[in-house]
Amino acid sequence: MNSPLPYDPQHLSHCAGEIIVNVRELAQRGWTPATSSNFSRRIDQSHVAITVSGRDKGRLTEADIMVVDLDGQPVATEHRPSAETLLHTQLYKRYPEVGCVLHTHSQTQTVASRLFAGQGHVHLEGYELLKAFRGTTTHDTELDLPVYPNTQDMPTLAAQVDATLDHQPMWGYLIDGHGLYAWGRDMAEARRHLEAFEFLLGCELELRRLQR
Ligand SMILES: CSCCC(=O)C(=O)COP(=O)(O)O
Ligand SMILES: [Zn+2]
Repeated sequence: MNSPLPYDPQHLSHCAGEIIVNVRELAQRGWTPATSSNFSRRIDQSHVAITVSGRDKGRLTEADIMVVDLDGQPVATEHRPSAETLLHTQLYKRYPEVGCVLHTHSQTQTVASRLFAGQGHVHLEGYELLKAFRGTTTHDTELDLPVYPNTQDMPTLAAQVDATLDHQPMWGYLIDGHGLYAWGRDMAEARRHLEAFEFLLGCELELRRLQR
């Protein structure tokens, strides 16, 4: 007899469905070009549903979603998880309330990451849309979105993210020449944060263009 799975397969199916539907919409906006981007959803305290590495994120099916533990190790599958799994699991490990992590490669995110890499962050201030971020209740506030240097060494990148999180709460970050990470308590909140960052970065790029 097969040993029972260490997670609820029905809950995995629910999480996978949420990822598939939402990511299809993000892909239609052009935010996941050329198999880029990766997405995850917490199943329970110790398990995460995450996209299989290298799959076309605009055409995901349940077969493209697998399970890892909070160390990023595959659970009951031969598939290879996203190359960036550690950047997802570090957030689930650190914050029990985080339920969803979304990573995209839109042109706006990528151009902004290049433009602001030198200063290490994008300063966002005075926008009504800042209220899209959990805990923010007024436009009269400011937020620094970190920009980290890109590297293929995920532990190095994860350590930089952790160092920032040690002294600053945040809902996302950019990686230079790469893309954006955003997260939240559930899919709806993570997606709201992702869309808010995309919009605000677009505003900052347009302001720079007009001020030239
Ligand atoms: C062709 S995109 C390069 C890798 C990347 O940045 C990405 O987001 C997708 O990697 P994954 O292993 O999750 O498919
Ligand atoms: Zn990526």
